[in-house]
Amino acid sequence: MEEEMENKTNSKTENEKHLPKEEGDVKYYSCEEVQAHNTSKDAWLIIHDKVYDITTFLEEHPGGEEVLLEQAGSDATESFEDVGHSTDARQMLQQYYIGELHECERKKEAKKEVYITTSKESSSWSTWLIPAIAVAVVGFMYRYYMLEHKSS
Ligand code: HEM
Repeated sequence: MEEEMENKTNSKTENEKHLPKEEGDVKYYSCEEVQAHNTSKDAWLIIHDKVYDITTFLEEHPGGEEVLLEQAGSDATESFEDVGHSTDARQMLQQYYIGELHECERKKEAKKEVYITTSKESSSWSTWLIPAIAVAVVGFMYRYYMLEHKSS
C-alpha cells in the first residue's frame, strides 16, 4: 500500500515535469513539448492548433495504430483532413483534447512562409536588375567617350 502511494507520488512528479503554462483554464503547449510525446506509450498530436493526447485511442483507431504513430508528436492536421474524417470522428477528438498550441508558435509558422516568398522574389529581382544597371552605365560611358573623341 505504501509502495503504491509512493508510485503515485512518483508518477505525479513525472507528470509535473511536463506541466503546461496556464492562461485561464486553457493550457498552452509549445511545438517542442508536443514533439516529446511520440511513442506508443505516450502520443500527442496537433490538429488545427489544438493539442490531443491520443495514447489511449491508438488501439481503438479504426484507421489503425500505425498511421497515428507516424504522426505522433507532430502536426497531423493535413493527414487528418486528407482522410476526410466523419463528423463522429471530429466529435471524438474532444475526448482527447488537452490544450492549445502556443500563440507564438502559430505566428512563427506564418512568418516563415512570408519570409520564404519575399526572399525568393527579391533574389529573382536582383538577378536581372543589377546586370541591367551595369549595362546601362557602361553604355553611357561609351557614348560619352565617343562624343569626346569625335570633337577632338
Ligand atoms: C485523434 C485523431 C483521430 C481520430 C479521433 C480519428 C478517428 C477516426 C474514425 C472514427 C475513423 C472511422 C471513419 C470515420 O468515422 O471517419 C477513422 C478512420 C481513419 N483514420 Fe482517423 N482519426 C484520427 C486521426 C487520424 C490521423 C492523424 C490519420 C492519418 C494519419 C488518420 C487516418 C485514418 C484512416 C486512414 C482511416 C480509415 C479510413 C477508411 O477506412 O476509409 N486518422 N479515424
